[in-house]
Amino acid sequence: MFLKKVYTLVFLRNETQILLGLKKRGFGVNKWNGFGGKVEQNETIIDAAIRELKEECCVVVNKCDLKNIGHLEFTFEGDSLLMDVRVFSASNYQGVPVETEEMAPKWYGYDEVPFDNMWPDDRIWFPYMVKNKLFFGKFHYKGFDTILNYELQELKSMETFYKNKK
Ligand SMILES: Nc1ncnc2c1[nH]c(=O)n2[C@H]1C[C@H](O)[C@@H](COP(=O)(O)OP(=O)(O)OP(=O)(O)O)O1
Repeated sequence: MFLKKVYTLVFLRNETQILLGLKKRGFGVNKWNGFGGKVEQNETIIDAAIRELKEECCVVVNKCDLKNIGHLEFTFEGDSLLMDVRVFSASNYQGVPVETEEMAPKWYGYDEVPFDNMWPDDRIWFPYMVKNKLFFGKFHYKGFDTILNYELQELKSMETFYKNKK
C-alpha cells in the first residue's frame, strides 16, 4: 500500500529552448528541473501548477495555456511514498523568469540540457517531451541516485490515460 502525494512539474518551452530552474533548497536541491511542487489541500492540480510556477520564478501562466504532457510516478525502496507528478508544458506566459529563494531559472537549448545535474530519470523521458510525445513513466529508486527499475510508454491521449487509470 502506497501513500500517494500529487505534485506538479511545469516546463516553459519554445521552439529552440526550455526553461529549467536550479533548485536552491529542499528536495532535489542543486538539481536542474522544471518548476513545481506539492498540490495543497482544496487546490486543483492546475491551480497548484500555476501557483508553483509563480512562486518559483515569478512567471504567470493562464490555465488554457498549460498543456498536460505527461505523468510520472516515483517510488523509493523501503518507503511507502508514491510521488504522483503531473507534467505540464507552456509556451505562452506573462513576465520574465527571475531568481527566487527557491529556484534560479536559466534557458537551455534542447541539445545542452544539463542531465548530469538533474534527476537520473529525466534523461529517460525528456526525449518524449522534446518530440512532443505524451508519456507515462514509473521509476523505482534506491535512494535518490539509483533507478532500480522503470517503465516508460508513449500515450495517445492524457484524457484516456486518466480515464482508464485505477
Ligand atoms: N525524479 C524526479 N524527476 C523529475 N522531477 C521530479 C523528480 N522528483 C521530484 O520531486 N520531481 C519534481 C516534482 C516537483 O515539481 C518537485 C518537488 O517538489 P517539492 O519542491 O518537494 O515541493 P514543494 O511543494 O515546492 O516543497 P516545499 O519546498 O515548499 O516544501 O520536483
